[in-house]
Amino acid sequence: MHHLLTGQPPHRVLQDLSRRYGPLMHLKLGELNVIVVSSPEMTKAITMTHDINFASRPDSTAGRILTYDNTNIAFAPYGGYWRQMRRICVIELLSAQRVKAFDPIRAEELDHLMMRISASNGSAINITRELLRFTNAMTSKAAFGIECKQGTRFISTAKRLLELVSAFNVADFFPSLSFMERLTGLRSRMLIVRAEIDEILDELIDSHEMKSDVNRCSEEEMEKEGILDALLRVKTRGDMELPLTMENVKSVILDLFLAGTDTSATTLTWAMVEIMRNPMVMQKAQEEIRHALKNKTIIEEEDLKDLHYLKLVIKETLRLHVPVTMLLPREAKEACKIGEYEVPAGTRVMINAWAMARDPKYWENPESFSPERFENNTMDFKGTNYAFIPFGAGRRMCPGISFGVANMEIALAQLLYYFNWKLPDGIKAEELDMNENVGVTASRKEDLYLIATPYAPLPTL
Ligand code: HEM
Repeated sequence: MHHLLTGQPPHRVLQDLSRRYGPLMHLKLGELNVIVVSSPEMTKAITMTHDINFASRPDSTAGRILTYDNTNIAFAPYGGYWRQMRRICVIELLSAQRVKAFDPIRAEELDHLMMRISASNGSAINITRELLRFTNAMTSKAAFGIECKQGTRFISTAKRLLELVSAFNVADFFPSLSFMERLTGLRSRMLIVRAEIDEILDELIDSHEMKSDVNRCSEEEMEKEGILDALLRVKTRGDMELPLTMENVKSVILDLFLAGTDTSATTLTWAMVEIMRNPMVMQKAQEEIRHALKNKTIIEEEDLKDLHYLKLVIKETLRLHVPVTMLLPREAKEACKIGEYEVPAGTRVMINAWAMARDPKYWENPESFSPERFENNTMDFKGTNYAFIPFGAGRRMCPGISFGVANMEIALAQLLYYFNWKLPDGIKAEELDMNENVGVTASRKEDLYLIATPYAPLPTL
């Protein structure tokens, strides 16, 4: 436990330990038995061969207090409730059709981002903050619809909530000592934030009338309908095996928000950091985009299909900077054998996706940023190449891949199309800080400041 309390990011500490103790390590953390998985073979055994046995999530203080007693999708234990909510999420909330229906929202929020960058007029702009502002606004509009007034308040409270979910909570290691939760003070802070979120979500729900037919939603309606409307429609329809409560609705909204914003903004920031450190990558990506777009003023989603290299840049960023470094924890339902080891029921599983994506056994020059490594290579992040699983693998794999990737690709394309980029005076690319924060998402420790010079005219709003 003392290794994990040094303030170093856990994925780095556990990578070091796994180099000494192997790809399946047993840690005794307080009262908990934890195994740390650091090889594709062991990951495959957990997320494919024994996937059902490891499909549950462990209980935690954060899950209980902040996600309405683990009734969201990400923290819900494996079972009928999780299956139902995940099905709603995949079919009703994040389907390809709905992700497409978000195109106009995405376009509008990107216009705002580009305008803000343009208004910086040659002075350094905090690109980390701007990218987070974009993914926050985008997800908030996708969640609540375009005319939501409480969005800003929700975003700032959800940010505080995410910090608490990410906090390293020693009390979770001693589940039988309930007083530990109070001693650490985290519990009372969680209760305060949860009450605030509850109030905002109640207001939001009250202001959402049922706009559409409960049984059907046309494409046009879908464009205006947010995820909250869709969830309320499913709830009103009342045809679910387990009827949805208002708390379930709130919990899922919160879930999508927490899962979707930081991860995408973090990846985009790391992509810009790597692009600044690798001028050849910047040149190649910009040439591709500017050639494909041929002086267009508006970049549409359709244009992305020809941007092969840009997609490799995103892929390589997700490899070198796996945003959710240890995926989300799983728990063994029954005792089973992984490799030559007996894993007892109730064991927690942490998969070090970050370490595998940098392991020289599977990657040439793993520490270097080289989108070319994916050229003529069919390896992707859909959960079957176990050394490269930024979205996880198996039943609990991320259901938001299409939404996340769509947001990141078009945002990066626009940043590189409309602007030329340089670092503020006195900052050298090779000296950029490459350390990440400790938390659920490995965001860059320092904010990235860049200077943008317009290259192509922005569309007039
Ligand atoms: C760069 C973007 C993203 C990355 C890297 C990412 C990564 C992940 C990872 C690693 C997991 C855990 C998988 C596992 O345990 O095997 C996860 C779960 C999840 N993600 Fe994402 N995610 C991203 C974007 C999104 C978006 C945009 C949404 C929705 C708006 C979303 C919704 C979820 C949900 C609901 C879960 C829980 C799934 C479950 O437990 O069944 N994610 N994500």
